[in-house]
Amino acid sequence: MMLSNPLLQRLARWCPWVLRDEPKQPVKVLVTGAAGQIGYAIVAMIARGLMLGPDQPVILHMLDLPRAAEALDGVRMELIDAALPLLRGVLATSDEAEAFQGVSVAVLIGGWPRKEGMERKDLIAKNVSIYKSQASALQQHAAPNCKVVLVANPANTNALVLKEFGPSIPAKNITCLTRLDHNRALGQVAEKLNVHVGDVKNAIIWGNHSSTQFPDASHATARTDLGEKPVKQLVADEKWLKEEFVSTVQQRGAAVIKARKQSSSLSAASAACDHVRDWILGTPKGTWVSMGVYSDGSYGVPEGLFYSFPVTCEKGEWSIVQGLQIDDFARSKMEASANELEEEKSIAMNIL
Ligand SMILES: NC(=O)c1ccc[n+]([C@@H]2O[C@H](COP(=O)([O-])OP(=O)(O)OC[C@H]3O[C@@H](n4cnc5c(N)ncnc54)[C@H](O)[C@@H]3O)[C@@H](O)[C@H]2O)c1
Ligand SMILES: O=C(O)C[C@H](O)C(=O)O
Repeated sequence: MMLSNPLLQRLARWCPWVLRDEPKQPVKVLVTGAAGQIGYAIVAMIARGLMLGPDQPVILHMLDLPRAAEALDGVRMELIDAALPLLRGVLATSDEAEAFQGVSVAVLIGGWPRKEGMERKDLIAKNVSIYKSQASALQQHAAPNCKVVLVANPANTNALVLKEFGPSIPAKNITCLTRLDHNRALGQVAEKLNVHVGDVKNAIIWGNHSSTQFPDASHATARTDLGEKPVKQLVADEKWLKEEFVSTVQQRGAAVIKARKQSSSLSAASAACDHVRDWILGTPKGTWVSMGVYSDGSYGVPEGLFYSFPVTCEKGEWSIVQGLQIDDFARSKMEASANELEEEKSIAMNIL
């Protein structure tokens, strides 16, 4: 830990325990669309340490449109009323420059959600222009190494727009959320095997956060009374793994919309916290997670797409897990999702 105060530095040489006592500096976290459903769920999670850790103070920057300013102010009031010890400041604004100023983490949720019967790519026309404008705000005002997670749909293509229109933002700092799909995959396997979800790991979401994503349990494992075993072996039902499991995870967002009449929010907020926490604090040893990241061509995925891969994270950097066996079934699903992303890219670039 770096001690900023010279007196403390000298004292620490003789009394190392003072190191434990210097409080961490607050981190500025931006949440856009903060007056919306996911925004409302996530700000309290962040301010309770679920994103950056239980000892990391935060200053929340909340952005929403001017027409949501009153609702946003209500969220600000509630955060104050919740008397959250880690929360060192709250800014509620509809000014992009002010919202992005000095932030080290940006959770970009602002945009329109889909309604029943729509695909996420139907939101391209409504949402991509938001990210063209926010790319400049991010470049000009955020902290230089700001880590960004795109939640608003179509998440992968919005991330690509941010990259294209924010050329000085390092590609490694832009990601999109497929952790919700990853968590859904773990949940489905846990239900099937009747084990706790915490005992299942290393599912993979390949591709787009859309119905062409490929949820893949072929490398996943689960802990049982007999030790850790491949999920494939424990499920012992290839048809379920290739059909029902895949389509349930692919269609889970739509199923939630059908049931709630609005899209997922608490699970999305929780997944965004998981995503940033693992990115910054690291993935547990032997565990990978799924993140939408800028493709470097791994597994034959075209370079320059934001594509969901299995990744491990250490010291604030993600790396794509290499060397996994890909069979013909997986290859064709992975290609279909990459093709859809190419198509979304060209629609988005035509609009912009
Ligand atoms: N990637 C995922 O896993 C995932 C999961 C759930 C939802 N989503 C997406 O997240 C987005 C938000 O969902 P929600 O349920 O919170 O929607 P919501 O409609 O409840 O909230 C969205 C908020 O964004 C605000 N907004 C719109 N344009 C903005 C802009 N330019 N700047 C700042 N704020 C802006 C709106 O005023 C609104 O308050 C949607 O696009 C949804 O499809 C993604
Ligand atoms: O499905 C949606 O449109 C919302 C979100 O992307 C989800 O996966 O729940």
